[in-house]
Amino acid sequence: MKFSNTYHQLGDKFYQSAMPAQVSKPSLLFWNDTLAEDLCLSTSFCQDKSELAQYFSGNKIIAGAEPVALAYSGHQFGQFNPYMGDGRAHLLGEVTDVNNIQRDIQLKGSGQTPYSRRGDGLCAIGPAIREFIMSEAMFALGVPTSRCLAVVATGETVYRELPKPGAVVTRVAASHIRVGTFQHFAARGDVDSLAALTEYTINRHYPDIDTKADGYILEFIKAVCTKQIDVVVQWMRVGFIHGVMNTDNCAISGETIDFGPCAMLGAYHPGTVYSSIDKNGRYAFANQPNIAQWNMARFAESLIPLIDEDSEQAVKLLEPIILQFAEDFNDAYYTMLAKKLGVPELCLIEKAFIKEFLDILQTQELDYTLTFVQLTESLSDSEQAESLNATLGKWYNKWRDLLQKISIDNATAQSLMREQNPVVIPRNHHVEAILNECETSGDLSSADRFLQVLRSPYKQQIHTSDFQDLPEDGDVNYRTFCGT
Ligand SMILES: Nc1ncnc2c1ncn2[C@@H]1O[C@H](COP(=O)(O)OP(=O)(O)OP(=O)(O)O)[C@@H](O)[C@H]1O
Ligand SMILES: [Mg+2]
Repeated sequence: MKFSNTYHQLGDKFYQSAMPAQVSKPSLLFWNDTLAEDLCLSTSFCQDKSELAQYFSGNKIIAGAEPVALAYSGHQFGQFNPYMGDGRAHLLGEVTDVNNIQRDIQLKGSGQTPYSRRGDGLCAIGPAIREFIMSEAMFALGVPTSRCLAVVATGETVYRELPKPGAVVTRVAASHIRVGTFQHFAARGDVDSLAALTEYTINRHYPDIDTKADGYILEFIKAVCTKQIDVVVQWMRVGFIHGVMNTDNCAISGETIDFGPCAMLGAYHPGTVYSSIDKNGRYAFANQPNIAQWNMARFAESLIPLIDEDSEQAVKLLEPIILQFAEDFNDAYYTMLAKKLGVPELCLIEKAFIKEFLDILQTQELDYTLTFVQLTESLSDSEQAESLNATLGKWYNKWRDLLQKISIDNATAQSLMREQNPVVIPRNHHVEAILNECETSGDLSSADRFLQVLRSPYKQQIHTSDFQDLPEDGDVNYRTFCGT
């Protein structure tokens, strides 16, 4: 592993040096072979499992890595917290991947740092494996996401409500620069650091922006908004509920980051919330676009000192960008739904007709994923068509008529729909059952089978049907926890 560590060059206001904690009995539970290949890790490096366990528990530091905990702030459930930072994570550095892109390698659950406050710096095995499984699933679904290279059990006990086995998860991300990283420097009035961070971030993630041109900060904000729209639209496509869209969990790269309390939508309801602490539904399924826009407003705000000395003038320039977010989101969102319905372009279908479909799903409490799969299959399966005709009523025939009217033949619509509509998602009850099994019996074979299925979510494979069933209780009592 060859580290470059460019973030370190920003200076010590951006991080604090911190060494991962030593652990007693590291053992490698999960290793991501394909990601290891993408990171150009040599076969000899990847071969020795016990050595990998040493490295990816933090017991041994790979040559060239310089562990640091990153500084950031953030709005948590709308309240600004200036004192955050990696309280249980160590960035080892960056490596260059097969596409010549720098990717951060970070240990999470690797012990206390100067930002830990009262936290123990640790991670229990369940949340570590959840992060591995969910991020792999999201990657395979085609959603921009951070990924996991390894999960190592530490042999230590982590004290939560009950004692749990501890683990360290290795996260690989385009970077760990968050909206909260910008807020950190804005809150301290440190304009020089803000400018340095902006330049670094543009070079790393938005190299097409000309930092010599007038108005480049506005271009930067627009580009970050575009990526946010893309990632949240993709979440909505597959029914992902992030659960904790605080500004410190919003990556400037546009990747999904922090899988703590995430969950998947079952029966369609826009207000679906599973996180135990999200009492007001701030991060409910269909509120995600509003929150993404709110987060982008906080991001834009943090850049005011770089836009104009006159902050009122800066706000005037920012307002239209943030307003435009809502409009652009709406178009991208309905375009995505049109495709899920086999219609390649938004101009060929009325938004109201799409909305009508979602309303039917909601009133009839139909499963989001399954209904799209049934629609897809109904184009070549008359029994399925009849059954949907019965459940969806007139809407179903109107949809079939629409496809005809716009001259999209069934095969074309079906192949578009098969690309957009996964046949399997990491359903909450399966994720929980698997995590429970890994934690209690230590048997990882079901998790491996689950991962194998989730890695081809658009294809019906031998074991896919084991994971397609809906939860018996409709997930009504399902709760997730801010995953420590
Ligand atoms: N057990 C812990 N010990 C110390 N700090 C913690 C612990 N759990 C969470 N934190 C810190 O609390 C803040 C909010 O936690 P949150 O759950 O959003 O993040 P996380 O899951 O730890 O990490 P990330 O956002 O990097 O995925 C973060 O600054 C995090 O580092
Ligand atoms: Mg977080």
